[in-house]
Amino acid sequence: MSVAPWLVVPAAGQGRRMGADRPKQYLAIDGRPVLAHTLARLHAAFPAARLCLCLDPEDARFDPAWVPFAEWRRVPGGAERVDSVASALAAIAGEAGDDDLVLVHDVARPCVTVADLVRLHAVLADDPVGGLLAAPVADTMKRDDGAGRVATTEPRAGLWHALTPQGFRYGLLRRALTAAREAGVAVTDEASAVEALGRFPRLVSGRRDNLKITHPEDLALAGQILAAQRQATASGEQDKAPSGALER
Ligand SMILES: Nc1ccn([C@@H]2O[C@H](COP(=O)(O)OP(=O)(O)OP(=O)(O)O)[C@@H](O)[C@H]2O)c(=O)n1
Ligand SMILES: C[C@](O)(CO)[C@H](O)COP(=O)(O)O
Repeated sequence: MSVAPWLVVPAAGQGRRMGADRPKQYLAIDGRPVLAHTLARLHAAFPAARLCLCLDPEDARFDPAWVPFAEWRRVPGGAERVDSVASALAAIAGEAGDDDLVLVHDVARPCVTVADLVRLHAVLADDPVGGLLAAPVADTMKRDDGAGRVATTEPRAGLWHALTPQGFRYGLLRRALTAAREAGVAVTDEASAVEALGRFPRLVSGRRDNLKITHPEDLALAGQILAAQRQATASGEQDKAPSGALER
């Protein structure tokens, strides 16, 4: 029987690129905030997980009724995503064992499927380093010259989009984030902090519709993805494996 993981959900961002009147985790899809959709997906996959929800200490919009987990805590988010995740790890020090698996998932990714969550957890259960959901890059990649023209076309073979969840053993992840923060290195995900320690996270192929809501057009897109996933579930197709792994 597999052990339920710790879940860390960074939800303390301000959504500046979205430019809405509130942080994007409080924008509604089908009448429910993004935050509630994301937590519902995580709960469906890991009903017994212990959740750390990172929120801006001044956040007055949050409603605990949106949290479906029996065991959860609110932790203060920090200035950057990495600071919010570090705050969650500090909050469970003494409770989490060094070898406990911690899955970190952006609140802004409500479309992650239960099948991808469960598969990631199963793959990481006996992985000594940890890893992340990721999707192979499907477009031709251009590098700009800084003046609006193409400088080069970059080879895309071997390039992946880093998604979440990203899952690592508590002790390793805490050491990695502490080292990155002390060195003043800007890390945008957990994997890059672990990579900086000389370890190689496992890439676990995930569905490309695990969209991070970032820009204004993403909200409607996420709504359409959720609707399509509901329809697929109703017709028994929801658990299709990601198609991207064979595309490169
Ligand atoms: N100080 C921060 C910054 C981000 N996040 C979280 O990290 C995830 C990914 O970050 P991003 O998409 O960049 O969200 P925002 O920081 O809200 O967006 P923006 O960068 O456009 O302001 C989001 O779930 C966000 O809430 C966080 O917990 N604490
Ligand atoms: C963690 C992440 O979602 C992986 O793609 C991403 O790095 C966070 O996004 P940000 O825009 O850099 O905060």
